[in-house]
Amino acid sequence: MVRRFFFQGAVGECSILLSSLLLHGESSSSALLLRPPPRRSPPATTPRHGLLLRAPRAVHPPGRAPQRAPRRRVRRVGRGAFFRDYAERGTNAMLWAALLAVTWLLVLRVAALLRLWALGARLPGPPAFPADPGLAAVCRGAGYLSKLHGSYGPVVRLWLGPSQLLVSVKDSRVIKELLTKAEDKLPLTGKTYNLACGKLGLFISSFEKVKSRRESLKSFLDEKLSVGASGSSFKIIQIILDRIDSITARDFLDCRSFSQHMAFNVVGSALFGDAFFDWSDASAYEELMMTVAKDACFWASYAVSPFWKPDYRRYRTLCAQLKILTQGIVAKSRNQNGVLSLIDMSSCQRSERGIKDPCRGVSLLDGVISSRCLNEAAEGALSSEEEICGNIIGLMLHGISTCANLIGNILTRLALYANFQCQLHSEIVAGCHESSELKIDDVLRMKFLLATVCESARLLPAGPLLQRCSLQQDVSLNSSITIPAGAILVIPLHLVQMDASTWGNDACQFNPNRFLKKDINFEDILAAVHKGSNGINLFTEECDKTESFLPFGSGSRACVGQKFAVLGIAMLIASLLRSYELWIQPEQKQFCPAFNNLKKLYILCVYVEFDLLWAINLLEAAPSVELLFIDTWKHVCLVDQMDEEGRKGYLLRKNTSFMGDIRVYWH
Ligand code: HEM
Repeated sequence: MVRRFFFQGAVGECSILLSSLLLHGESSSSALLLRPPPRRSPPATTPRHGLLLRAPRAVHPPGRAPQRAPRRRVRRVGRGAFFRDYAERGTNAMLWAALLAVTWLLVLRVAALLRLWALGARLPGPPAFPADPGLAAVCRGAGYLSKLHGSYGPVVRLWLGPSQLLVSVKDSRVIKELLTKAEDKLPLTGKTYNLACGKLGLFISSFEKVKSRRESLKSFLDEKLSVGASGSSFKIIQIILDRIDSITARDFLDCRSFSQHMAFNVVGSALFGDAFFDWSDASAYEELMMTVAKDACFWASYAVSPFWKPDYRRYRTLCAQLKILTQGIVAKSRNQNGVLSLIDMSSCQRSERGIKDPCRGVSLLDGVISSRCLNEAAEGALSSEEEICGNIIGLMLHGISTCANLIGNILTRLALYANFQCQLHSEIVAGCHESSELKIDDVLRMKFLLATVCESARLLPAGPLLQRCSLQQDVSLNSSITIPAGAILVIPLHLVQMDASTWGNDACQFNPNRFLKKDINFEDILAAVHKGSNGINLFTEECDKTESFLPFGSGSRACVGQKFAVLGIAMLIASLLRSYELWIQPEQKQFCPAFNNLKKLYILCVYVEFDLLWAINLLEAAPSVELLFIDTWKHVCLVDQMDEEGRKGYLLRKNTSFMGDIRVYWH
């Protein structure tokens, strides 16, 4: 809004200046600038464009001999005039230069805008500038985009304003290409992360700036997995499971906070290594992190940071506290993990050696440091401590929210679908020996477990829209579609991952078996995992399905933590189901004879949902299930938990263009 306003204002201003320039020539246009007031003295005696070092001539009445001015005084007057003249000309020159620069920028913007309109008009979509639905409306519903796709085909454009073009793509063949070619993220994404994490080199808009860090982090994460397979990285799962009885002191397990806690511990221990296990500030850190994550997008959506608002200032204080705690654990991790204490910041080689040595208790933090060193080597630029801290907070925020979504969703589905829980339990029992510790290789053998993770991720992706943009260049697709630079590109994951034409008529139902049709074996999965894939792509038979399965994105900005997340979460679920059965409510009948010796874990279901209508349908379909709705997506914030009558519920607050709040209460 502010941008639009600025643009119009500036165009108006510029056109006045330009027209005065063109119509009246130099003298009248310079009147707009700092021209000295006309002098009263006769023009002949006061040189307008006189020699710079000449003193002004004295004026004398006709007939009288000119009196000589004292020499010293003439010199002073001459110097003053010279400097005044010089200052005026200098200022004018600067103003002219500024005017030309601003005009040039505006001309470029106008040209870009015209181009956007021209190229946007070629794409199918509703008439330009209808009643603006607002980005929130688009994000809220698969429903809105679904209607548009129904009417205009797999690629639809939608004007969100005169300078904001949204292009939604639903066709799986175009999606892959688009995700490879459009390499940047929306500026709002970068702003949100910057606000919550400070300066960082991951998750920001420009691909160029995140490229090298992504690569080094990915290779570290992949390596980490094989290191962690036998030891430290997943030790945390056992520690948490040992604590479950105290967590479930009440008669049910709040699935949402449980999932969040699990995700926090899995990602935290991977990032900080052993130092994380006995960190006394861990629970304060978790709480602070969730508070900061919740409102980041809301505050970032302001065009100008509202520093005059006390709430905003309070939010900034929380961010600062988060940073201090992060610095604390980073320092602890460096001291305790040993590897990092060996790192001499100027010696990249040494750190690389440390990280490649699987015997040491390395942490993800080493990877972040390592990427810093790689960058130093590659670009000569030094990433600051501040950036390392920002990257770590960013990874924690992203990793926790996404992993918590997926864990919560898997637990809920398994509690709801007793038959699948039973099938999974049998596979887990057959796949690991009674006493032995669970290994990554054991988990890779459990096809139904991996299929369950896939199916849950298919039905509930981390956000409703995969978003991209290309900041500098147009995106030309093979299907002769050209999407102009700067357009907001979205892939509505709901529509793609639940498309009946790809996934069958039961596309909206939970059925892990759909990922098991292909006859894959353990060796295939292992080979794929060692090559860097997460192995889950092997589960889909047809190409169409592989390309319509995008919970971790795809292409140049795809999630680098996908293999880590899939295998970590699979490991966690396997460990949990070895000892517990998941129940939705105490009255439920026992349904699986194999469960005889297991402890019961009553869980309060969570659907992390963003599309309210879809969620309400779910409520109607399964009225006995208690649902609560949270949303980690950028346009919805969870802000409240109790209404005036004391009913438990959640307030979904939409930012900017959303009209009002929606309250959803538990049954
Ligand atoms: C279930 C868990 C996770 C899900 C569903 C998930 C999902 C995603 C998605 C959808 C993207 C954007 C992809 C795109 O635009 O094509 C992404 C990016 C990313 N994810 Fe994840 N993620 C998960 C866990 C993790 C973890 C545990 C880490 C690391 C510790 C991680 C690190 C990243 C990074 C570094 C990026 C790329 C950011 C960029 O290029 O700017 N993710 N993730």
